[in-house]
Amino acid sequence: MRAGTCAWNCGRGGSPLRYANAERSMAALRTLRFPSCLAFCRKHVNSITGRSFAKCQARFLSSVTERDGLQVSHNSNTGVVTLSMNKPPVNSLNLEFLQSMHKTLGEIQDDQDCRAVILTSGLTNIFCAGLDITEMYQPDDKRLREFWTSLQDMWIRLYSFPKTTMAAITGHSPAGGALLAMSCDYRVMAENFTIGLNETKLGIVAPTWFIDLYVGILGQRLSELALQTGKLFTSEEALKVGLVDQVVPLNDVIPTVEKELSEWKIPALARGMTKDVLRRIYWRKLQETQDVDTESFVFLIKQEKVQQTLGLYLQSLKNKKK
Ligand SMILES: CCCCC/C=C\C/C=C\CC/C=C/CC(=O)SCCNC(=O)CCNC(=O)[C@H](O)C(C)(C)COP(=O)(O)OP(=O)(O)OC[C@H]1O[C@@H](n2cnc3c(N)ncnc32)[C@H](O)[C@@H]1OP(=O)(O)O
Repeated sequence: MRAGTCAWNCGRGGSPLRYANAERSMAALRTLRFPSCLAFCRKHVNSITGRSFAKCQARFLSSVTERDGLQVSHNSNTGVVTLSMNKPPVNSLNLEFLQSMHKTLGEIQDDQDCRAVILTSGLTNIFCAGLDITEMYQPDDKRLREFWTSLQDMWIRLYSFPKTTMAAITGHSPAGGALLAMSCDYRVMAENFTIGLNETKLGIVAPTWFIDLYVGILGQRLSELALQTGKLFTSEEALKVGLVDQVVPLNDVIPTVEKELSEWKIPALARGMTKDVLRRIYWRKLQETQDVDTESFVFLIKQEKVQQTLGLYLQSLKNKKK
């Protein structure tokens, strides 16, 4: 686009496609979602440079909704949806949050204007603390099953997601948090945090489908070592073993993911089908054995020894503050 021209008011500055998008977005904005922004841009856009126009345009084109611990922000200029986990204190995955993620991912999948998703966190220092341990400690039988089924369903949806998914890992990411990150197509992590499958430290076992992803990324030998010892990798170690694709300073995580996405100019059908060929064996394997998997989970969690260890682990988290 030529510097200083205005696609919003007259359309002369951009291509027909850009103009059509602009018109559509203007129509959305007229529903008064961003009235002050609209007024600002109308007033200034003819006199500003191309660069500040782009910033102005980004303000125009973003829509943000917040629901059930998730913030969904849609940039209709780039077609990128940022899905931000916002469930204090640590984005732990409880039943309701898993259901909310499953539902929201479904809506994003159906959104024709979305081509890619950035999965990130709205909390300081935490990407996701993994499964909510209180769901597994002294559980109610019915809720425990529903909890596990919801995790399975959410994971199948995320892992088989046809659009590009990138994780912006802006904090610690143990166990179920690492699963979320590993299920994305690309991972950018902030410096000085940790990620990995630490289940054995809690006296539990990482499910086969978590392990399958780990082995696919780390290889058999490293997975054996890391899983048995419940190792959490520092960001820098995670980069070395390929668990993440880039490590950058915290403030650069989102811009780095956005840049990477802008460089993935791959025909959507070819990319999506390739991803499907590579991944379907894993999610279908779980889909076909969901009931057995749930029974194994319930069996393990209800062991007295497991309950004791989970109780001690929860207590150790709480004691940290004392
Ligand atoms: C052979 C048969 C095979 C069968 C196999 C079949 C099935 C497999 C069976 C079981 C598998 C189950 C899989 C589980 C995967 C998981 O995800 S388990 C969860 C692992 N997560 C963790 O270990 C993270 C623990 N948390 C932390 O390390 C830290 O909290 C943190 C994330 C690094 C953050 O630290 P920070 O200092 O900022 O915060 P605090 O520690 O003070 O925490 C604040 C607050 O939050 C509570 N909390 C933290 N994590 C969790 C959690 N995961 N769930 C619930 N609650 C959590 C913490 O207790 C504090 O609470 P408060 O004191 O009340 O404020």
